[in-house]
Amino acid sequence: MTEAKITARNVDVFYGPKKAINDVSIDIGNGIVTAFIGPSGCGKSTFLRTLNRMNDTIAGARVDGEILLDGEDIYDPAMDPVALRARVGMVFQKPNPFPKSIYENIAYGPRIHGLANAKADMDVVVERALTKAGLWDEVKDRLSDAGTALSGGQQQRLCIARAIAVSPEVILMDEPCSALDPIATARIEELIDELKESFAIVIVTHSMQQAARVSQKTAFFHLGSLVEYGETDQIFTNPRETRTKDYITGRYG
Ligand SMILES: Nc1ncnc2c1ncn2[C@@H]1O[C@H](COP(=O)(O)OP(=O)(O)OP(=O)(O)O)[C@@H](O)[C@H]1O
Repeated sequence: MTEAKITARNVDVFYGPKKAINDVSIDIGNGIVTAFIGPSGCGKSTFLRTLNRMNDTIAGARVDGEILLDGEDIYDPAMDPVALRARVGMVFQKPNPFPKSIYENIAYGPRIHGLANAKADMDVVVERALTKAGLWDEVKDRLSDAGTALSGGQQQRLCIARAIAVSPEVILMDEPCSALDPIATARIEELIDELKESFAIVIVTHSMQQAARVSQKTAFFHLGSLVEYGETDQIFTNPRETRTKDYITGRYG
């Protein structure tokens, strides 16, 4: 079975005086996909952002409790948030390539983290990341074109390649398919399935079908609390909590 890659204990998140996450504890496994589901505003994205300290960038946001990555406290003052975000990468709802070439979109991270310096080494890193993201064949002859010139689905795969290029351990995905059509979505879902061999993946999704298709574990959030967490099959076929059952059967959402 899988071991915990991330352990969160008694996590609260506040925006100013407002509590958005209430006492969440969860173990997130390695080598699997974990889905966060729940109605709009229940705190899925807020909790996801605690896992690589993206909330640090939001004025007035405060995180209490403990989050460990391989046993190491990510909120320890000695932890460098930039180095942390290389270990725990993120892919956002809307594809957001840098206004640079396809090549530079990938090379930027490895360069600033000193992972590749010589051009030949960087070429290898770029090819490997694009291949892993299932994009190499489509872009290998146009690496100097702008990243923004790609289709939406290709842009999202570029953003996944960019996250992969710095060799992260965890990839956080915040509704990565919500701006994509069904074909591009299917490509990303296949990719997520392949990537889980190499990374711990956490995905926030509004689509219960997507959670059921791509994840092995599912966490159901409601009003800032983690209501139920378990094997995806169990959550969708035999939920223990009434609130989970009501949500997955479409009674509210
Ligand atoms: N930057 C912010 N400042 C203040 N409040 C915020 C901020 N971001 C989120 N919130 C509030 O925190 C709560 C949780 O929001 P969050 O976006 O995490 O929920 P969500 O489950 O991801 O929602 P959705 O599915 O609609 O994206 C909401 O009440 C929201 O209004």
